[in-house]
Amino acid sequence: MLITGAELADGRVRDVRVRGETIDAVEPTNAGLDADAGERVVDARGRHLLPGAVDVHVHFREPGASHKETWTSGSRGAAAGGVTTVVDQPNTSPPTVDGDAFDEKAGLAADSLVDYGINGGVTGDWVPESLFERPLFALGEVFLADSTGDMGIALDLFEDALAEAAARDAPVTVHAEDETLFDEDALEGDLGGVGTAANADAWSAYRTAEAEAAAVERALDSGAASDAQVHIAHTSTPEGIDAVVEAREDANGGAPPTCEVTPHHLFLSREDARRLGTFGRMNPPLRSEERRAAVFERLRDGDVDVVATDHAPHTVAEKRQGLIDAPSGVPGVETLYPLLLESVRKGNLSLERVRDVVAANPASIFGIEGKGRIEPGADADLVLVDLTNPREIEAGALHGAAGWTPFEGLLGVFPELTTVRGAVVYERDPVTGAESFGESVGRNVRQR
Ligand SMILES: NC(=O)N[C@@H](CC(=O)O)C(=O)O
Ligand SMILES: [Zn+2]
Ligand SMILES: [Zn+2]
Repeated sequence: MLITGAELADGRVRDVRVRGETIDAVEPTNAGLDADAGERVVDARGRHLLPGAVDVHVHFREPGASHKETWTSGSRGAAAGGVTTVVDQPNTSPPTVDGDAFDEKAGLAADSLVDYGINGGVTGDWVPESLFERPLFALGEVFLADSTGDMGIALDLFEDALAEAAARDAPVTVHAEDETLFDEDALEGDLGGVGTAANADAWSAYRTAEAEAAAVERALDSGAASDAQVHIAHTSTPEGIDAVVEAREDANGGAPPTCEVTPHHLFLSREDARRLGTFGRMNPPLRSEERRAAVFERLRDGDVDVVATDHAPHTVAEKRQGLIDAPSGVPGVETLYPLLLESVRKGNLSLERVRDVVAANPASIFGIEGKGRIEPGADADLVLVDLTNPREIEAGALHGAAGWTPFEGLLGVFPELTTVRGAVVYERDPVTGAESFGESVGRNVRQR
C-alpha cells in the first residue's frame, strides 16, 4: 500500500509505503515513491496520518461476561476508533490470576481484529509463578479498592506483588483508591432513580478525591521501595497527577512512575453526572468541573503520560438500576482518538501531544517494540483522519456491544482507515459513510 500526501502529526507532508506488516519508507511527497503494479494507492491529501492508538486499559469482558462485550465486538469498536492495540484487564470471570486463566483468555483473544496485550491480576488466589511463565503484558490493574469484579487487595499483598513484578521487570498498573477514605454518609438517604441529580452526585461524593490522592501516594511509595515500575491507572484528580510528577522527579535510578487519564475524566464532570445518572457511575468517579479542567490542563502541559480509556462496558439494562445496584464503568475505546482529535480541531491540544499520549508514550512505557510511531521498520499500525470533518458521537453508530455512550452528542473526528500491521481492519467511505471491517488479524504484542 502507498499512502500519498498525508500530513503527519508534526506537520510534515509525506508519502508512506507499507510493505507486508511494516512501514517500508516515509518520504517527502514527489520524492520518488511510485506505486508498483497492482499496489493500492491511498490519496491522503488533506488528511492526517497518525500511529494507531495503544489503549493500555480496556475490559473486553471475555471470558465470563460476553453479554457485555466480546473480543470481536470490542475490537471492532477499537478498529473503528483508530485503536490498533488494546490491553485487557484481569477482572474477568475467571479472573486472570494464574496461567490457566491466562491461556483461556488468550484463546478468546484470537478473535481480535487488533493487536492485544493481556494483563495478569492479583488476588489472594493468584499464582505468580504460572502467570509470569505466560507472555504477560503487565501486572494489573491491581485493585487497591474494590471495583467491578471485587478484586480489591490489602497493602501487604500489594507489596508482595510489587516484589514479584520487580524481580521480573514487569510494570505494575494500579487502581489507586483508598476505601477507608470513602464517605459512607454520601450513600445515606434518598439516592433517587436512574438519571437523577441525587444519585449521580452521590457516587462522586462517596468515592472522594482524597481517597484517590492517598492511594496514589501509597502506591508510589511502595513502588519506589520495591524498585517496581508503577503506572497509575485512570488518575482522575490533579492531586493524583501531581503526586506522580513529584515522584518521577524524585526517582533516582529506578523506573520513573507514570500516570494515565481517561477520556471521561477529561471531557465529563459532576455536572454531566447529573444528566447521566447511574450511566455516569464509574471508579474513580466523575469529579468537579474545577478538577476536570485541572486534569485537562495537565494533559496539555505534559504531566500526563498516557490517555487510555478504561473501556468498561455494561448493558443498558444493567446500568438502568438504582445507584447501589448499577455496575461501575463506561465504554470508551471507540471514542478515544475522536474526542482528542476534536480537541485538536478546536485548538485545545496539539496533534503531537495527542499522538504521544495515545501511541508513542504507552508503547515506550510498556516496552512494546515497533508500535506507536510512523517510521521505517515500525509496524504499519496506521490511522487516517480528516481533521476538518467531525461528526456527532451517537451510540447507534458505534460498534461495541454496550449500546450506549456517556459521550452522546459530543463531536468526534473518526478515522476513515485503520490498519494493523498492514492489514486494513476498518474503512469508512467519507462520502457515503459505508463501513467495512477486516479479518481477525490481532496477535499478542508480547509474543514476538
Ligand atoms: N472503572 C470502572 O468503573 N469499572 C471497571 C473496573 C475498573 O477499572 O475499576 C470495570 O471493569 O467495569
Ligand atoms: Zn480501575
Ligand atoms: Zn479498569
